Amino acid sequence: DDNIEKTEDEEKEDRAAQSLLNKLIRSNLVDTTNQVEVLQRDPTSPLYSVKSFEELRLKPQLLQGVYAMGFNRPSKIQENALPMMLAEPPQNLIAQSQSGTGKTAAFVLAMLSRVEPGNKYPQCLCLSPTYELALQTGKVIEQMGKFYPELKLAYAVRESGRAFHLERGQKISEQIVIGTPGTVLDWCSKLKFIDPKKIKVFVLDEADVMIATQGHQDQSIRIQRMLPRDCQMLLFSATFEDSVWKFAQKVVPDPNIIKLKREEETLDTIKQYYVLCNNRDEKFQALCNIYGAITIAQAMIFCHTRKTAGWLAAELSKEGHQVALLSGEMMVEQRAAVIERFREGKEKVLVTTNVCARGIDVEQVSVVINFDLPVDKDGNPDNETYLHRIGRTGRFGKRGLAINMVDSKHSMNILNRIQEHFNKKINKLDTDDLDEIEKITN
Ligand SMILES: Nc1ncnc2c1ncn2[C@@H]1O[C@H](COP(=O)(O)OP(=O)(O)OP(=O)(O)O)[C@@H](O)[C@H]1O
Repeated sequence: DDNIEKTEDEEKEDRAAQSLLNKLIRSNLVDTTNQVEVLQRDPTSPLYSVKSFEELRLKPQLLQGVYAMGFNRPSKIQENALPMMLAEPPQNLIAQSQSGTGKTAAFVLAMLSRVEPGNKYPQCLCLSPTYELALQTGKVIEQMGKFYPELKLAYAVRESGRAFHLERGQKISEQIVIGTPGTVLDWCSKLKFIDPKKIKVFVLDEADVMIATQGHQDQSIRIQRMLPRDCQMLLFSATFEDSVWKFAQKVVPDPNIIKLKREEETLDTIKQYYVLCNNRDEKFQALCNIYGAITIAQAMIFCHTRKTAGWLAAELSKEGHQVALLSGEMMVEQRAAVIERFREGKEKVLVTTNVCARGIDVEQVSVVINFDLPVDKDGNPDNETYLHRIGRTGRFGKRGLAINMVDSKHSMNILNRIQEHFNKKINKLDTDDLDEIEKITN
């Protein structure tokens, strides 16, 4: 299917899938150089930050759990967020920082420090946008809470089947419940498996992904209204557009606010070229010429459609390349596995469509090839995607090479607009001239 137009629902699914993909791929913290911004509910109260987990005076079995996960010190956002989340009396928090900065670990720690495992009823409630995301968070709770033998976790998700074993009104005994808004709402109201008045910590994770789904916003608010006044409310989001902010303020009263800006990407350390071709076959030939002239450790090649990506991957394989293909019809777990193999260097070329690779960071890739230029659904240049694909965080300073394939007046026009947007010249490359290709790596 060459149709890249997506329905709104697919877009939303995409967001949850992207988020899950990031979690599956990520094995450690994202480094950031930016400063955390803190806005305290009470600006006169002292601002605490911690440089070690000991300073937090956690219960011994929780500290043990933290160290068992291999954490040595709090991440940047955790330095500020943890003292706030653990303060007495409990304070509410809205926190925003990009994926991989330690948000999940932070709120799991907050839940575990407040839960009383001896009390056999739900005390912490965590909302996630999808079943798969809920499971990922559940895993973190299980790991960090592994030294609490009595602690049990319940998944309030349609798929769990848990509900079938219970009569309406019968209460569950698990101390932590994690689930999707619709099911959690049923458990709190219609089915009454949970007494919402006994909840001490309420977490709303991935708020930006959450509100993209119709109904989740209202359901979350309805759940929040059932909670006691002194319940601690915590909301997390990777991005902070207006809609997220409005929602956050509705569900989290009197919040402290913590923000950590994304690491900026820059084109300054990238050499950009374009190659003029007449059609797809010429683009492929140009690509072969480039491979023939220079040694490319690992490259990512972006195509507009699944069909082109599939075709290109097959052609490259015929030429003897080890190719990985990332495609939209693959399950998230499969995609994660493909990316993982590529990161380990098992394949040298990764061919992918725009949609699949959005938000993926593969740092070691030195060459990015836009087999098709990135355009949005109206056919205009997608500058943001262009930057994200080939841009580097200035700090890593690794030099990169980007090659754009242009095959019509129209795509030349797109390229010109991208140049203008970034005010950076993209040089022409003649791929029939081997000497010239070699020069680009100097
Ligand atoms: N203090 C820490 N020290 C070392 N590793 C940590 C620390 N906190 C979290 N991590 C690890 O870093 C990775 C990212 O953390 P976490 O999942 O909490 O981030 P996140 O901001 O919630 O991102 P995402 O939304 O993608 O899950 C995880 O592998 C986690 O185990």
